[in-house]
Formats: sequence, structure tokens, C-alpha cells
Amino acid sequence: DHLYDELEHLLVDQQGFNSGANMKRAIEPCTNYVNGPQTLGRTTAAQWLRVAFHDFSTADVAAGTGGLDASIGWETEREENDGSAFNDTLSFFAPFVNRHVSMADMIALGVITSIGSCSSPSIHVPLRGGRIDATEGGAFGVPAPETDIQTTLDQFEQAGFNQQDSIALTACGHTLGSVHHAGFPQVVGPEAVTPNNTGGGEHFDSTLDVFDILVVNEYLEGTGKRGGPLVTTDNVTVRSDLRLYESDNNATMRGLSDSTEHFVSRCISLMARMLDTVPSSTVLSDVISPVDVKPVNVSLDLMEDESGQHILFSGSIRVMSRRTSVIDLVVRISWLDRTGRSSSVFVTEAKYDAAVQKGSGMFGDTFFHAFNTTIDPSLGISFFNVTVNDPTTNQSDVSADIVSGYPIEDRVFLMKSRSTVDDEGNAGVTAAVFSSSSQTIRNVSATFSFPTPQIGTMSPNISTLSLQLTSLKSTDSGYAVFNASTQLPSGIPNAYQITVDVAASLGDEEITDTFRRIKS
Ligand code: HEM
Repeated sequence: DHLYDELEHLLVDQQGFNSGANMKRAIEPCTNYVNGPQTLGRTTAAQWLRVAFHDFSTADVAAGTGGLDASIGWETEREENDGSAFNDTLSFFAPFVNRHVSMADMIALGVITSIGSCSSPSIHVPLRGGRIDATEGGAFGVPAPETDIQTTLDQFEQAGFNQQDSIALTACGHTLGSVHHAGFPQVVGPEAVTPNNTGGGEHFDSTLDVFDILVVNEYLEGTGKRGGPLVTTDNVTVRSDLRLYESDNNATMRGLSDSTEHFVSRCISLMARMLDTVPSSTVLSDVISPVDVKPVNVSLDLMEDESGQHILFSGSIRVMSRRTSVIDLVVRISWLDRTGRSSSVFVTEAKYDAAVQKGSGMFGDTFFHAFNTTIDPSLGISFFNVTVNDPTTNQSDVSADIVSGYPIEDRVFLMKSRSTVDDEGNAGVTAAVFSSSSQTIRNVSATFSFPTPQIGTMSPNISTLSLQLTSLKSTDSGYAVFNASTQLPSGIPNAYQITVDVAASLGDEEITDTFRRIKS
């Protein structure tokens, strides 16, 4: 399941090896601002959370419209979406969007990454995937500092949140970040502007970079930031947090202050509900959990040299650090030939190189054990499995039955070593197709998926381009090589977003190798 795989990858592999565009760099430390100078007084982690709120809050759950659908990208000119957070965030997320990961899923992932990274112990809001991006702006109706309390509560109600939920969700949101003089001069006066805070950011609580209960306690006790500018500002009409918190005589705020555990669990469930508020036509995936032992970038390629042809079978096994003595682990890959008969099991070992193959993220460190081996093309491969042995405890995760492991398709696959995409968009794709003598090969094709800019939002559209591949040659081993070249738009900012599916019909069967990257 590519959606699950990709989102799990973005959730877990946030820094270091295999982190791709490296999402976490934007919010490390949590005071960081990734789109401009640090002296602006803006914080990216807080922006990511606010963007999700604005995207969500115009949902109409009874009508089944709005919610997390990235419609916010089309709505940044609206007065209710004041501030640079929206375009800052969408432009940072744009290079992560691909055929399976929508901008709306990135907005959800942004919230989860902010909260998970800016808390200790790390607070994990569950992630689901499958959100679909809107193709135009949606309804108006984000609460603003001027909005009267009844209208604010009505807007939340329409989005599925009652009074208690709305108070708690706002307190959970307003534990990170600031109100800025630059966007909200009616709330924060010019005195907040200093050479190190040119945007005039005034924090909601004394720890703008930590997702914690402090905003609640400071509000109730009148200490520190006393709940922040939307409580304390001299301009009574824009005290929206005060009006909201007091609307049930502070009962919800007092409830939240019970304990850190209570605050955290309330925030987790409300944030998850916010992120999972989607148009009724959207079907969300199950919760995506980190996978302990995960094969990544496992692929086949067909190589030729003087000694003839062989299949290159390569990839890595990612192991999470909650396992003991990771460095000493013995990681083996075993596989069966094309026939799937377990009488002939092949084995190779995957090696960990501490200098380069380590990554990290909010779930802990990851260790990539790489393997790279050859397979006789006449034998092929059908299933592989992974065993991880800890020699210090003699424990292992051996699964005796390889067929219960991972299927791998050796009849049609992209030949990555002979496929290219350059900065001008010149693309070439080569595929290997295996057929037994009785089968004819028909309709060998490739479909590229790539981002194209949209006017009106920073979020890209994913376009596709399909082409037929033509036969280059057949070989003794049973493999025929097909290729074609084409022109993609030039200047795609991140070639990693370009993916290709190859397909061929063998007899009555259509075989595919999907969601492959030509550039890593
Ligand atoms: C009545 C409801 C709300 C109102 C009127 C409101 C209003 C505001 C305003 C005026 C700002 C300042 C933005 C800036 O100067 O950049 C702000 C910041 C923020 N809001 Fe809210 N908000 C509400 C509810 C929420 C909720 C429910 C969440 C999240 C679940 C949230 C998350 C945030 C965050 C994280 C910031 C800090 C942004 C930054 O530092 O860049 N807000 N809010």
C-alpha cells in the first residue's frame, strides 16, 4: 500500500538517512522560522498548526463539505486568513506532495510533526491518510479576534465541535506560537516590535516552542503571559480567547488544568478529530503506525556486463531504535525463486554503516541495513523475507515461512539504472519484461506522475503522462528490454516527486511496477 508506506516514511524518517526533503529541519529547534530571517519573530512549528485550524474550521459536517482538504491554499487572500503562515507552510510542503500524498495529508502531518517534535516526552497525535485536495476555495467562516462569541461557537458547531471542545481545542492550539503586530495590529501594539522581533510576535504562553499545559495554567493563575494577547490585549473587542474561555465560566479551562496527562490526552483526541474532519466523499485510511522492521526502496534492476545478464536485488531494511543493541543486529534477507518453491532458499546479509545510514524522527532513531545482491535471471525471485537477530539476547524475529513475507514482482520492473530525468524535463524510461515462451508481451507502457503549479494556490496539482514503450531487444534469459523517452515540464523543483508506473500485459495478466522514483 503506497499511501501507507509513504506516510509512514514521512512520519518516521524525518532527519538524516532516507529523510528525503527532510521535513523536520523546518522546526528544529521549535523556535525556528524556515521561510525567512529568525529576527521576524515567526515560528514554523506554530504556523503549521494554525494552517490546519484555518483549513478545518470552515467545515460543515452536516453538509459533508470542507475540513482538511487544503482549500486554504485557494483562500489566502481572504481577510480571515491574515498572515504569512498559509503560503509559508504550503510552499514548504509543496515538494512533498506526490501521486499518493496530498497537500491535505501534508497539513495533517505538519500538525503531528509539530506537536510530536515540540513536546517532551513526545506527544503523538494519530495520523490517517487519504485526504483529497480541493480544486477551489471553500466556504468562509474562520473565527477572528473580532468575532462575537455566539458566532464563534456557531462556526465551531458547524465544524462538529461543541462549546467545551472549542475551548479546549483553542487552548491546545494556543500553547504554541504568537500573535503578531504585523498581521494583527489591533491585538498587539507596535511596542512588541524590536530588532530581534521585527514582526512583533507576542507569545501565548511563556514557552512558545513547547506544546504544554502552561497556556492553561498561566491563564487561570494570571502568571506569565496570562493566556496571551487574545486574553490580555487592551482592545476589548479582540479578546477572543478570553470570551471563549469565559463562556462556560472557565469550567473547561479548569478541567484542562487537572493534570498534564489530562491536558495531553484531551489535546490528542481533539487534534485528531480536527485533522480527520474531511469532506464526506473522502475515505481516510487506518491510523498509520511506525513499522519496527521495514524494507525500504527494495527494487530489482536488470544489469548487463561481459559476464552476461543478472538481476540486481537491492534495498535497505530500516530498524527502529526501540530494539536493543541495534548496531549488533544481524539482518538477513531470504528469498525464493520465481517458482516460489521453498526447496531453494537464497540468503544475503544487510549491513549497517554507522557513518551514514542513521536517521531520526519523533519516534526515535532508525538504522538502515543495506543489501545489494545478484540473482540469476533464469531463476528470478517471487517472495522475500527479513529476519532480524539480536546476538546478545539470541532473540530473533524469524518468520519461518517466506511466502508470508513480501511478494516481489520479477516479470515487469523499471530498470532504474537506465532511466533518467534531467532538469530540462527530458525523461527516459526503460523496463525489463520477462515472459515464458508461451506468453506474448503486449502493451508495455509507462505513466509518469509529476507536480505542476496551479494558479491560485501554492499547492501543486499532480499530472500524469502515459506512453508506450517499444522493444529494444530480447535476451536469452527470458527478459526483453523496452524503452521510450518523453518530455516532462522543465524546472520541476524536486525530481523526487516524479514517479513512474510501468505496466505490461503477459497473456491475460496485466503486471505492474508502480510508484517508482527515477531520482532518489
Ligand atoms: C476562536 C478561535 C480562534 C481565534 C479567534 C484565533 C486567532 C488567532 C490569531 C489572531 C492568531 C495570531 C496569528 C498571527 O499573528 O500570526 C492566532 C495564532 C495561532 N493560532 Fe489561533 N485562533 C483560534 C483558534 C485556534 C485553534 C483552534 C488552533 C489550533 C487547533 C489555533 C492555533 C493557532 C496557533 C498555533 C497560532 C500561532 C501561530 C504563529 O505563531 O504563527 N488557533 N490565532
